[in-house]
Amino acid sequence: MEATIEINGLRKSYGGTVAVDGLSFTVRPGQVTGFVGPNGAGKSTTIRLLLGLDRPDEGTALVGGKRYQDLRTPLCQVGALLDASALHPGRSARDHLLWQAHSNGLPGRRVDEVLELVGLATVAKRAAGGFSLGMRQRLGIAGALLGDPPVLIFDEPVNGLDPEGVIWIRNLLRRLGEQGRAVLVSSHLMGELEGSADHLLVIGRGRLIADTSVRELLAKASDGRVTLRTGQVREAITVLNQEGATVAATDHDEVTVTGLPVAKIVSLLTDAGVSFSGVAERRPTLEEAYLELTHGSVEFQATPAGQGAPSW
Ligand SMILES: Nc1ncnc2c1ncn2[C@@H]1O[C@H](COP(=O)(O)OP(=O)(O)OP(=O)(O)O)[C@@H](O)[C@H]1O
Repeated sequence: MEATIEINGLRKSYGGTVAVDGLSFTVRPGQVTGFVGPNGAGKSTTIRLLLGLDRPDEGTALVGGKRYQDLRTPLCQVGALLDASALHPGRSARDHLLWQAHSNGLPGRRVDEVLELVGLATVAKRAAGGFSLGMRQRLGIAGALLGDPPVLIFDEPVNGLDPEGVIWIRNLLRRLGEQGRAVLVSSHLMGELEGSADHLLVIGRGRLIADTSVRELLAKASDGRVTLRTGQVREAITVLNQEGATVAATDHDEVTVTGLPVAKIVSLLTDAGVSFSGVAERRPTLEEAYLELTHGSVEFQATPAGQGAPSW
């Protein structure tokens, strides 16, 4: 099966609320695609429509060229983590997965494989109701991986996890992308996707705001800016200004320089006898890069009534 997700002209309203407003995008195989937007932007609705849990008013949401409802063995074609708490509390982790495996015609040994894969093998016989949030997330992910599907969808997988859990998920997502799968991962926090997403789809108020590779976004935002650490801020500004650079003080011993490459800055300061302890091309965080991209965008700044400000 083709490992893609294709959303075309998707629209869904609930009463007077437009949750998804004419959304179109493609999620490609071999990479992790972040699906980002503030609370209420329409991410979960899009995912529910994709998984056939709700019907679109207009448009299509296809996995591998088919509607979810038309997939013959859905678990083997698309795995999803939606709500990690949706499990029978008295049932063991292994039984929880066995039930899913059997209902999809998958062998019991696959359950042991995925339990091993997510690091739950040693607690497989414990009741899932006593699991921490992190363990429940792992169990949910094990369920998504059961059918070894080429397409994976994770809705807010990092929500509420401790730093160790966040790193674990980040590495797992990267590995799944490297294996050639199409991985769609939603988050309302841009920073959560740092280090895992290769591509970004940004939505606000049910509409697509940006569809960009992370590399392009970071390269654009970096813009050749250089961070310079020096105990002689004033002298450094004078020297660099004379060469046409724009210099802005960002701390008592730090400035950001635009318009000159690192090597030129080093030679100018050295010639002028200005001491410095560090000079490096500035690497923006994903969050900074995104804020730059959307700066001044009315669509981004406007938040749905009662939703508060976007969380990044
Ligand atoms: N079943 C529903 N009934 C009524 N309104 C709904 C329903 N599902 C979603 N909505 C509304 O649609 C909009 C989009 O919600 P959705 O949950 O898709 O956003 P989200 O981007 O996933 O947000 P979050 O980050 O908070 O999960 C919101 O205004 C929400 O209140």
